[in-house]
Amino acid sequence: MENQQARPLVVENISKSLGGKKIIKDLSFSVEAGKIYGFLGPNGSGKTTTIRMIVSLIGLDAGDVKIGGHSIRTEREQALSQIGAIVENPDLYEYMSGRKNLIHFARMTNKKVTTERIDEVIKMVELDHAIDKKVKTYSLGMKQRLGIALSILHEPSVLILDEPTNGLDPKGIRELRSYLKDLAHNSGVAILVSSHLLSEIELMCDRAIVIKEGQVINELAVNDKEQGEEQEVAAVFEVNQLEKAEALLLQYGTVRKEENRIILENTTVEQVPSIVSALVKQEIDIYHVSYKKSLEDTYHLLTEKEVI
Ligand SMILES: Nc1ncnc2c1ncn2[C@@H]1O[C@H](COP(=O)(O)OP(=O)(O)OP(=O)(O)O)[C@@H](O)[C@H]1O
Repeated sequence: MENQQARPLVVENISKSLGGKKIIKDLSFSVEAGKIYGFLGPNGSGKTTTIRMIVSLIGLDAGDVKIGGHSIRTEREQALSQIGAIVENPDLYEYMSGRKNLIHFARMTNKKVTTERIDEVIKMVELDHAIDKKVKTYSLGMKQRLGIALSILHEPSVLILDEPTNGLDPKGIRELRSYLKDLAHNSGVAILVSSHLLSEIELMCDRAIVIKEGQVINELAVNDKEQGEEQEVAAVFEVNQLEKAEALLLQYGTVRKEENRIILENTTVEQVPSIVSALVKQEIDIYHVSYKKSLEDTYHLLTEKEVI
């Protein structure tokens, strides 16, 4: 069994009150190396507040955050040296070139950043062609990429991005997605990306942590096939004999009835053919079977309850 305490980012029972209201409530999760985690929740659920706590922009009322095993409370400097983040818009100097921005930030980090490393990150975010131009001439997507280059200069083991696709066009979003995947899957960086958009998380992430009102309500695999986990889905059956079908489906897991449909939660696509033949054996007519990804289902259940 993997020791979760050894993961590059471990958030342990953190809480925070702001303006007299408890915003984050005993929240815990951890992020594995080499994977992109989506931090998904409706507007106001506490994503930004959590991220601000992780990167030490605001203090913790309770709990701790460990980065590379170092506590943000008691070993702040070591902890922060292993983290890269874009929380608000990156502070770029518009009248300097991209390269000068990188050199400037390289001087400010505690780690020694070589000229080779600067060239390496420029290549990684594909800004070679524009790196000697002034930042004020950059598109938003290019600025975002420069922001990422700045945040990974010191080779952090954890990268945190708060709503990184805000304001990017579809091409910019696609590019960002591919840099982040490369960074996680080929360089082993643990990445946490917050978003209130389900579709974005599905396209970009290996796993998703879903939060609501300052608490984690679910964590699940999105595209994480490596661990041999089969993709979880909810299967939606449209049948003629609802009660009879419900009784049968209950043998396979949690069941929800919705008008003329029965939804079997947390099953896998692989399991459905045998369920269909069991239904047919009971002489139940099946009009339609469809799937919902568990993440979509979880998220819709959550947002249907009017927390957005
Ligand atoms: N300084 C503050 N004082 C009081 N309340 C605050 C403060 N900052 C945030 N909040 C409240 O905390 C809650 C969580 O806000 P937060 O920005 O963390 O949510 P979020 O999930 O990031 O949402 P969004 O997607 O809208 O950014 C909201 O209800 C917000 O109004």
